[in-house]
Order: sequence, then C-alpha cells, then structure tokens
Amino acid sequence: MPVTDQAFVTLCTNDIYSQGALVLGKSLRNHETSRKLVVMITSQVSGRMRAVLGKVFDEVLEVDILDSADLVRLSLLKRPELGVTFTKIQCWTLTQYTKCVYMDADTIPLRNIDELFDREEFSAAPDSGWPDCFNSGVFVFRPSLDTFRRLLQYAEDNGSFDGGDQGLLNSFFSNWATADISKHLPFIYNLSISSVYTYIPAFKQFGSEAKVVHFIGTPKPWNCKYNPQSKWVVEEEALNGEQHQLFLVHWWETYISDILPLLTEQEEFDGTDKHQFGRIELQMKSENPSSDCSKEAQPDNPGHSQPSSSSGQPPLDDSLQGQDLLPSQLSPQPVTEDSFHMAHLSKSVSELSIQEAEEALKMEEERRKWEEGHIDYMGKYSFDNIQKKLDRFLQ
Ligand SMILES: O=c1ccn([C@@H]2O[C@H](COP(=O)(O)OP(=O)(O)O[C@H]3O[C@H](CO)[C@@H](O)[C@H](O)[C@H]3O)[C@@H](O)[C@H]2O)c(=O)[nH]1
Ligand SMILES: [Mn+2]
Repeated sequence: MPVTDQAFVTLCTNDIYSQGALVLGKSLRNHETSRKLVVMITSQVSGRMRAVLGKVFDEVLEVDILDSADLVRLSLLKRPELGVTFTKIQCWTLTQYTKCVYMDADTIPLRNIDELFDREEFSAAPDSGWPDCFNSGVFVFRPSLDTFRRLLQYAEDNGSFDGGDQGLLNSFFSNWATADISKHLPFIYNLSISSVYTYIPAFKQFGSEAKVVHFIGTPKPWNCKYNPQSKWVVEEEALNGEQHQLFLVHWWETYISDILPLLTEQEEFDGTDKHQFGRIELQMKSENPSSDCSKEAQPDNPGHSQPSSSSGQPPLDDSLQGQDLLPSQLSPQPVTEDSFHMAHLSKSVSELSIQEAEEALKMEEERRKWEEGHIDYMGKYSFDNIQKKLDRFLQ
C-alpha cells in the first residue's frame, strides 16, 4: 500500500550531484518502496536535469541555497565545497509529510529500507570517523517549521564545528550518542565506503547485510571512469579493495541501465541545447576539483579529464580534418539510429565516464540534425567557425 504522507528526501545543488540523486531514487523504486520520493534542488540545476529528475521523483522542489561559508572549518575537512550542505536542513520545511528519511545523493540502497520509517526523529547511524557523532548522510526526521527555525537560529548563533550540515546537526541533536539507543540506526543503513578497508574483518563478517552504501568523501562514483566490458572502475583497483569496486560497479550498472536511457530520452525530447551542455561541462570543471579518482587529477591540475572534443571550440569529426571543408561535405555517413547509438557506446564503453556519456549524447544529437538537414549554418557551422577550425588545424 502506498504511504503518501511519508517520503524519502534527497538533495542536489547541481547537475553532477543530480546523477547521484537519480541513481538513489531509481534504486529506491527498484526495491519497491511504498513511500514518496522527493528531491530538493537549487537554481543551478538545469532545466533538462529537472525534467529527468521528474521522471524518477514524485516531487522536484526548488529550495534556496544555504551556505555555511565557513571556509576555515571546511578546509579542515579538506572539502571546501561542502558549505552548501547547509541547504540540507530545508528538508524540515517539507511539512506536507509527517515523517521522512533523508538520504545523501551519494548513497545507494541495496534492498528495500522502508522499515526505517518505524524509527523516530532523530535517528541516524554512527559516523565511521567519530562514532559518537552520527553521519548525516542518512537520517529519520519529522518535518516541522519550528525545528527548521530553531536549526537556522542555532546555525546563526553557533555555526557548525565542521563547516557542513553534519557538524551543525550533531550539535543540535547533541544527546543522540547517549539518550536513546533506538535512535542509533545500525551501521548497515549507512555503510560508509571507507570502513570497507579500515576494518576488513568486520566488513567480511557483516558486509553482506549492508542495506545502504554511502560513498562518503572522495572520489564519488560519478567522478570515476567505468569500463562496462570488464565491469571495473578504472584505476580504482590500486586505491581500494575489491568490495569497494563491487559497490562502485553496482552504482555504475544502475546508472547505465536505468539512468542513461532517461537522459537520452530527455535529450531526444528537448533537441540540442548547447547552452545546457556547456553549463554541465562548465560545472564539471569548476566543482569538486579534487574528487576525480583518475590519477591525472592533481590538486594543481584541477578538473576532470575532459573528452577531447569538449574544448569549447566547435568540434568537427576527426576524419574530416585536412579535407577541404564545405558544409555539404560535413554530412555523416547514413547510419540507423540503433547502430549509431551502439557505435557511440562501444566507442565510449572502454572508458565511460559521465562526461563522455554526456558528450556521446551531444554528438548523437548533432548527427541527427545533420541527417535531418537542420544544419546550423548561422552558428556552429557558419563559414567563420569553419574557417577558424581550419586555421587552427593548419597552424
Ligand atoms: O555541491 C554539492 C555538495 C553536496 N550536495 C548534497 O549534499 C550531500 C552531502 O555532500 P557529500 O559530498 O555527500 O558529503 P560526504 O562526503 O558524504 O561528507 C559528510 O559531510 C557532509 C558535510 O557535513 C555531510 O553532508 C555528509 O552527510 C557527510 O557524510 C550530497 O550527497 C548531496 O546530496 C550537493 O547537492 N551539492
Ligand atoms: Mn554523502
């Protein structure tokens, strides 16, 4: 029986974290939750991503960004970007629901977890770094404007000891560690990925009971490159153990089978919107600069390995370079839609990252436009742009 006054709630402030929210939401659905699914977003989330989120979540709600702006404490965490997690506390404003379970966008349920709604506010699992603190990636709460106001006031008066929401919430619900054991969620409801290799025997003993995996810290699954043929996350092996790999692979398999088709479908529906793509790429470059799990990403070399065609310049098919280019000659070879889609995937599957998947979608749309004769002679394929491309090539 669907329960309409209770909901799982998550948060994404940009299109990157939205990828995680989509995998989370779809996984909750795959495990047949009977509760509503709500995602809080902020103004930075693109229109296209909002539409895709709307296919998975019952409610896509825009909220204001709340930022602790506490760079000093956040730098102790080595996560300067986490000030925006203050936005999370707006989940208390969702008073259309009587009880909710908040889950970070970097969590993934491995089975049905509706039993969490039997718990009371404020229930959470211990943080693996300091078990007398709870981790704020999964918690049970009761929406209340009064609690929200008190939290805001508390934040204003005291700040947060870690600069993020977790420090704030731990100070606010300060008797969590001692008052009521029923409010301690078992660790299997928020299995921090780092504990897999900090306490391997415990993981071997209890890991199979895991219900929610939390990709806490960096890198996040979406910053990793995935090889769907070998079912392995590229370059991750040396860093972490096989179990970590299995969870990452599970995340990626869900992303490929359940989320990529939704993104493609939306892309087809929208038609090409270069500005949206540009924005996604820009965000990928500027946000979470240190979280790429590829070894090339050094602190002084921020950003993610970008596909070569995302340089911001008009990409032209490599095979066309060196030829006399006329718009009429740029038309691609005829291919069926299916074979083209597969060709894209098989080209990118060897090392599929979200950036590359996005790029594949972009190229597919471009190609379709060419096939349909909708060629952007005034913009991308204007004489000037082609001339510039030729000049660069001939330099
Ligand atoms: O730019 C951002 C950053 C975070 N989030 C959301 O906020 C959550 C928390 O950020 P995350 O990167 O997942 O933080 P963690 O690595 O999990 O670090 C810990 O510290 C954070 C700050 O206190 C807490 O929010 C987390 O629950 C806690 O696990 C994410 O999952 C998203 O839902 C965004 O939407 N955009
Ligand atoms: Mn998290």
